[in-house]
Amino acid sequence: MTDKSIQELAVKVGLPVEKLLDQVREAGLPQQSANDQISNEQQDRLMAHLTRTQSQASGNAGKITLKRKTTSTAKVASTSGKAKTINVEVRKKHTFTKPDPEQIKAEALAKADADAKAVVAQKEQVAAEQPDRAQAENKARATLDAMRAAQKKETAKVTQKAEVVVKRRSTNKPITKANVKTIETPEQKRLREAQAAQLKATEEAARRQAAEDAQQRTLEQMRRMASKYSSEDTTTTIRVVDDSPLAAGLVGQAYEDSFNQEDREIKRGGNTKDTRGQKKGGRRGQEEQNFSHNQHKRGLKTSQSNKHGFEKPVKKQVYDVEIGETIVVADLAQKMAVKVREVIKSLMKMGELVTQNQSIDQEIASLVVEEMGHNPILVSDTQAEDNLLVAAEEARGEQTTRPPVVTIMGHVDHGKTSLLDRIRRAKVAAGEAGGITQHIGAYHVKTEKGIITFLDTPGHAAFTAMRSRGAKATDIVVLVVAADDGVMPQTAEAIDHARAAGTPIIVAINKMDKESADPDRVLNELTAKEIVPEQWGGDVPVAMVSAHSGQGIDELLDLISIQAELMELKASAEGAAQGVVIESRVDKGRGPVTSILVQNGTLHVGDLVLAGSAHGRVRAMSDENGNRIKSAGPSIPVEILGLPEAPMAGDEVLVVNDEKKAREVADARSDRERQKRLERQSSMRLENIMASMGKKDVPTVNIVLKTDVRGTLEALNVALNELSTDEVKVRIIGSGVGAITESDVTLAESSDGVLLGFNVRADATARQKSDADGIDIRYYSIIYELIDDVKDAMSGKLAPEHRETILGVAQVREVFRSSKFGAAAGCMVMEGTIYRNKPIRVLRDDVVVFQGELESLRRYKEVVDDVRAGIECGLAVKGYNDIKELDKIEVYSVQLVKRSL
Ligand SMILES: Nc1nc2c(ncn2[C@@H]2O[C@H](COP(=O)(O)OP(=O)(O)OP(=O)(O)O)[C@@H](O)[C@H]2O)c(=O)[nH]1
Repeated sequence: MTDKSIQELAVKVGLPVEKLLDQVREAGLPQQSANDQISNEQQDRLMAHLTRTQSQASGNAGKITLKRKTTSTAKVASTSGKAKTINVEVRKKHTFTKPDPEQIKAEALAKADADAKAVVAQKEQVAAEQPDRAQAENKARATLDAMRAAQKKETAKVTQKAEVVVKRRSTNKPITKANVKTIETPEQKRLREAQAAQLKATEEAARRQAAEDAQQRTLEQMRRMASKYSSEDTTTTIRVVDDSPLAAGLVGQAYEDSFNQEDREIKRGGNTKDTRGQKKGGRRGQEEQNFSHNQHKRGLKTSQSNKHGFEKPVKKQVYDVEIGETIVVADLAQKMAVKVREVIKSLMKMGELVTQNQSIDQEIASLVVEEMGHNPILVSDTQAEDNLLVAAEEARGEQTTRPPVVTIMGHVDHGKTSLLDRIRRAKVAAGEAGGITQHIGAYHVKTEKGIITFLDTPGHAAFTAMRSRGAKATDIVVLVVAADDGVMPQTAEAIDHARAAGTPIIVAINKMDKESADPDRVLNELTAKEIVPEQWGGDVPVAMVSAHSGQGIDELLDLISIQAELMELKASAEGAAQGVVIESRVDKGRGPVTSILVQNGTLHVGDLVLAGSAHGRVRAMSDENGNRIKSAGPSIPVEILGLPEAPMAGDEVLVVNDEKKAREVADARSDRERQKRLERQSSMRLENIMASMGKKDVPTVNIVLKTDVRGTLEALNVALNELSTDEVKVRIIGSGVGAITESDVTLAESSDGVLLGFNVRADATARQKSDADGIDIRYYSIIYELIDDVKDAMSGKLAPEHRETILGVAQVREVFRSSKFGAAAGCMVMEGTIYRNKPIRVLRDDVVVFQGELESLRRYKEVVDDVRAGIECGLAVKGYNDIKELDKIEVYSVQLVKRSL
């Protein structure tokens, strides 16, 4: 800058000359007109003056602003009486103005002056207020003093009297002040106490009044705020801005520190100074505390609840961790007493991504255990049962030839059942049958060449299901092929299954009585499948049979016996029995009923049996003809009672001496089952994830399946699951043995599933629920019909079907033997109407035991066409004499209806 005229400077700073001249004058400079020169130094002074005045005007010069915000919540009653939560946000803004040395001096003088004035004013005010307050205080003090004086006087009086009493009574002893005891009469004591209490109460009341007044003022203030902000919203934010000026230097720092401390305490959940002060305020005080420090309180609670009542052990516990062949991650964590996520983390480090329900193998599990500082102990899952088997084997005597066990397989309708029936009828001697043939899943026949046992759950599905459980029950497969139909898809499947199991095949070309029979064509087709008949130079024996005429049956049995001889099947009838579960079911009256094929040793009534994960003593045992038996040797099928639950078909059966060992093995087996189930579930989930990744919503047919026996259930399970394709899935969401119950209906309903009953019926409540909820229950008695229906449902090609409608149900109350009709049943019609000319089924415990028609239907002596619900009737079933009390007779009709699942 150089010396300039005022005019030039005005142009330079962009101000009118007049305004600049004013500012020059204000800055105390001598220039008066536009042409006056202004020196460099004068320009600087002018500039300093302008800067000062401008910053003073804006009020921001040398200022430091501290801002803090605290939030708390308060519950207050709104005018409507409804509790409201108010967020109280207190914003504290403190401004520290950097002191200007010149100003400080001036301000200090001003402050001293102001302080002096304030002291004078205060004195004046106090003097002015003095009369009022002094008067009130004097009055209160006077009252209290008067009361105190009165009490003192009274006490003195009492003491005086007491002294007199003492003097009178002890005249011969000198009385000094020290040994004078204050003795007062009860009345005096009462009076004194009453006065003291009154005084105390008055003082207490005065104190309380003062405290309440203070609290009342604060609360009033808060209520005013609350009502000001109260609206229909339950949460309101109140901002209180505290703009009080803050002192400079150390005081500012101290304030800053107090903020930090407060923040820390809030985070920690500790009490602030204020809270402590208010805590003493009784109920009202509490209310206030809630208002301003609710958050702090909550924090405090949390911090207290987080405190443990015990201390972490200083020394780490080292566990011996038993690991089977596989172990579920969650179980492993439990054995080491650590959190599952710790184990999962360890596994992740090893590159294993698993969930808590997944199993890991022994090797990886032992690495994890070691890594976590414990001792892995490797055990075999089957150790206990291996020991039992070894012990049983050691106890066995010399091995002798045992009968072969045969399964009949083949395509649908090629005559498997007919053939089994034919053999049974031909070979079970009359009289031995005991009247009723029981379905126990197997039977044995005696031929000239020895005994042959047939598993009579036909079809490869049952065979596979059994094999999938590790059971090898079948020695020989008889492959039935209809002479008029040849090799069909299921014939080929049966060949594959037999081959996979390494079981020898004998071919029975059935329906040879038919004119259209073409055995050569069948043999040709079999050869194409590498089943080369013996007569063509191969190694597969072939019998030409007719289940209808009985032709070739003996020859077939001979071939079976020869094959068995070649196989040199051996077993020992001595020692503890070992075998396999053929099927099992739960009988309402008798409990779990299990069919067992004895494979080694001899099973006795009273033996302690371990079957799958169930164990119990054999209470009763019968053969396939319903005859009670006491023991059964190798290859003999029996039905036993006494197990607490129904095991699965294919489960291994072993007789054990020691109950404890039986329980051990049973537990180990159920653990294994659980593990497998978890694995299956997680793979299901995985499958679901994969499926939904690829495609959205793969259509799924959900099925709830109930069957009469476990064998069928397993067969159907396998068969239905195999139907799943990439486009349509079949999911069995629920399955079991026995009548369809209400919970089955609920399950089907909740998952949009269909309810399929195979040879079982819905009980009354299930029927009511399904009617009410519109859930379709479908009944079947032929496996392939059920499978075909599901297949059709999947492909959406549903042809019209013969749909059954149940017309009426009668319950047998009494059974009479009649020479004319055999067994006649006295019944009560429970539901609908019983018709004489419609097809019927006999149900025992809601399981179909016979299907046919009525021989007669009567009301008293009179023959009738129908009988309605609530009426008694007499009936006889054509060709069935085994009717029993409480059996149900179900009458149904068949209609052609369009299918939909
Ligand atoms: N002519 C004739 N018909 C037979 C013979 N064996 C069976 N059938 C008939 O063939 C049909 C099917 O017989 P089933 O014994 O039910 O056949 P299956 O293979 O057991 O059938 P599924 O149980 O449905 O697999 C029935 O109508 C029998 O009467 C036979 O040797 N000759």
